[in-house]
Amino acid sequence: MSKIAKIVYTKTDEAPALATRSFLPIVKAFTKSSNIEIEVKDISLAARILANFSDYLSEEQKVEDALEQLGNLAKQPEANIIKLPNISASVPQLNEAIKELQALGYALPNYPEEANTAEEKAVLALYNKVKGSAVNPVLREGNSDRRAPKAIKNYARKNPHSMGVWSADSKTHVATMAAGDFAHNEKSVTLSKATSISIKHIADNGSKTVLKESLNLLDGEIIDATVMSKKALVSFLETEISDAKAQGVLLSLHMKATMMKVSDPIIFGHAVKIFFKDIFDKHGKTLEEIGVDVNNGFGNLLRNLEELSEEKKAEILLDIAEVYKNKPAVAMVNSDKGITNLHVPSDVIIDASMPAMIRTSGKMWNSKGELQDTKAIIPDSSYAGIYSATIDFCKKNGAFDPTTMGTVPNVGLMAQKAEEYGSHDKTFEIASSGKVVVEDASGNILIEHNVEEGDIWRMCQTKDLPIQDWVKLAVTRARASETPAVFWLDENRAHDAEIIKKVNLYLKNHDINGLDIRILSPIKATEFTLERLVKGEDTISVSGNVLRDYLTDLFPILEVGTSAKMLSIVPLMNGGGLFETGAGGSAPKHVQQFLEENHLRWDSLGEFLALAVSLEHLGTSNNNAKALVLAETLDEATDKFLDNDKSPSRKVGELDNRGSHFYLAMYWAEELANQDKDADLKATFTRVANDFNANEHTIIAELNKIQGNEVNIGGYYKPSDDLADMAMRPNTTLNKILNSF
Ligand SMILES: NC(=O)C1=CN([C@@H]2O[C@H](COP(=O)(O)OP(=O)(O)OC[C@H]3O[C@@H](n4cnc5c(N)ncnc54)[C@H](OP(=O)(O)O)[C@@H]3O)[C@@H](O)[C@H]2O)C=CC1
Ligand SMILES: O=C(O)CCC(=O)C(=O)O
Ligand SMILES: [Mg+2]
Repeated sequence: MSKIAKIVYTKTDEAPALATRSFLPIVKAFTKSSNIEIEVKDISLAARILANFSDYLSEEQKVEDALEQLGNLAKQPEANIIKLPNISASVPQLNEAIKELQALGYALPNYPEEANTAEEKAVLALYNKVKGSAVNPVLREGNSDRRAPKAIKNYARKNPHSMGVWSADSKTHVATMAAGDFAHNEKSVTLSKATSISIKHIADNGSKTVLKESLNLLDGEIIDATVMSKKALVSFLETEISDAKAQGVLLSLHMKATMMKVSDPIIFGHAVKIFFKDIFDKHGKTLEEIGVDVNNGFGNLLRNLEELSEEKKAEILLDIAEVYKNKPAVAMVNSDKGITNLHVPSDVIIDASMPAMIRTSGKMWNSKGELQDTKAIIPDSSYAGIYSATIDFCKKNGAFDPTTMGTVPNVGLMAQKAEEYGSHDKTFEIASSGKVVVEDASGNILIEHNVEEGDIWRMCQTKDLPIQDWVKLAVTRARASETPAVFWLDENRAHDAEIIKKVNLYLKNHDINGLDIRILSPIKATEFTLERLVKGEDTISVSGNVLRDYLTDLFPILEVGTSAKMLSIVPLMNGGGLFETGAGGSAPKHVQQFLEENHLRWDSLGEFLALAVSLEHLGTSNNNAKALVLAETLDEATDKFLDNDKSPSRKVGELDNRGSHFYLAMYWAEELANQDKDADLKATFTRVANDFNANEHTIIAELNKIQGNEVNIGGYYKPSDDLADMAMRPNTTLNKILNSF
């Protein structure tokens, strides 16, 4: 008998966390008799805040730092972690969560919009640990392998999702900078020995400020640094805003303010300030007095207006209405509520927002709730070209056809905070004109940039071992699936040029005989991949971290409708496994629908796939034959689930997440009853399968009948466990069967 081994299951936020409340009891029941322990670790936004603010809490209120524990576990060979999507909080989301926790009696300090005193600075530093992409970079001690399994592709071919048509005269286009941006100012070096560096700002008058010191770098590590010129950015945004008006297209801005949590909010803020320039020109002083910070979106300005007298507020609102009249129409997030693309930085996140737009004929919603062509502003040109190339391709060839198109798996470099994921602690808004230098321990200048006031300077790191691992993973994937693999690297970009040298070097460590492996610039790689894709041919994209993020939403959304259906494996560099559920996020809209009508349309397919590979990993690494049987049968159950189309419906009164979990459980039990590899499992699950079958119609009818009314779970970021569990496990017959194992 194998010894007990553990799968760590993460508790996160929003829709996936609700779904877990229904699915986890099934998982626990099914694995109980097989020497598998399921441990839950709470890494939700609320738990992360509480873990970091222990000093402010009473003994009973304190929680463990689950994220830190999991970060350590990810470096151990026994790690087996199932990671659900979590909120990467923007400041507005963080503020909401703090408010909710304060109302529950947690004496947390407010998020300091401006930190002047030592105490405010300490509080801000703690909140910065929680803000934005704070979870994934900690857990991702490996590179990523994301793909659509065959069953998922076949399902999409048989049941294609809706796909908006494209016409050659669509006015939709991408606007990106031609000079002065991160892409054009990049410099990069590979270190020939380990060192410790400092980053210094030297003002024109000679005064020096240390921006960062004692940053230890490893031998062979690549660093790159670059700067976004504020002047160039402002002039670019002004031109594009006027042009949107002239062309009569919607204005939209696509950023990743959550992952690039220092640079992108600043850029977002510039866009808001330029769009509402008249307001800032006329009311700048008042807005400053009431603490407006539009780096957190235009919504921040609107909220702060509440501080003013009714009269002043009305005056400013009138002026805002005037701006909307004169400026181009802005793409809407919610036209009923008047929420635009410029309101909250986390409402439109580029990895999901650009593919969603491309899937919808290149259109976004206008204020009348109609679809309209749009200008997609993506200021930095490093990766914007992949979207313009895709849009050009659709204009020329029409929309993609999910019934015939190929697939694009991704092998992504992300281990040990590779590339931009680790850059926020090395990103600075420049105080005055001068230069920024990166200096090594012996005082040599490694990189130097001239800068001006308001420029955004940033440096990022990529360690050598993760690159070696990434190249190996790419070759392994290419060999296993006999598919051409393209490294999306631009020899004309400083950072990529350094990576290319290593790729060529490390490819020599592998047998690549007979494999088609190429290195193409992102735009060429897009064109090459799309040409093949329409012919039904598959191409592996091997990319750096940001492109990994973009491509693992772009292709899944076009191919199978959502990235939530992807198999997403992170083979950890020390031997463990991290199994992410899809590439999709937490889908706040799904929670809203759930609260309003007790119907959760979240699809847990990614979780089924992740659980199967996690069980398989546990089976092989612990010699646990039962776990292997559970893994195999779960995959078969998932196939059956797809064949019978048991994913949640979008409509109230029909099968939702809970009913869909019931079917997965029933099929899993049937597969376990039908196998002959393990007699104990067969005996147990024959009985269970009979129970499920006998009660199928009652359970599903009951689960559908309870829908249609509001539901209260006692909180958004920290729901009441009792209420949320009751809402997600409402069926006594099903609960009784699960308890009977
Ligand atoms: N790995 C992670 O931890 C990630 C976390 N996030 C976080 O998620 C939040 C929202 O981000 P956003 O960019 O809007 O992206 P989401 O992926 O959450 O949502 C985009 C849309 O995709 C569809 N979708 C996504 N997942 C599912 C699913 N399992 N079942 C059915 N449909 C799905 C939904 O479409 P529809 O509404 O049409 O049903 C949804 O509105 C943010 O807080 C972000 O930080 C985002 C990406 C990854
Ligand atoms: O880490 C994050 O904030 C988002 C992650 C994400 O979008 C992805 O990995 O695809
Ligand atoms: Mg993503």
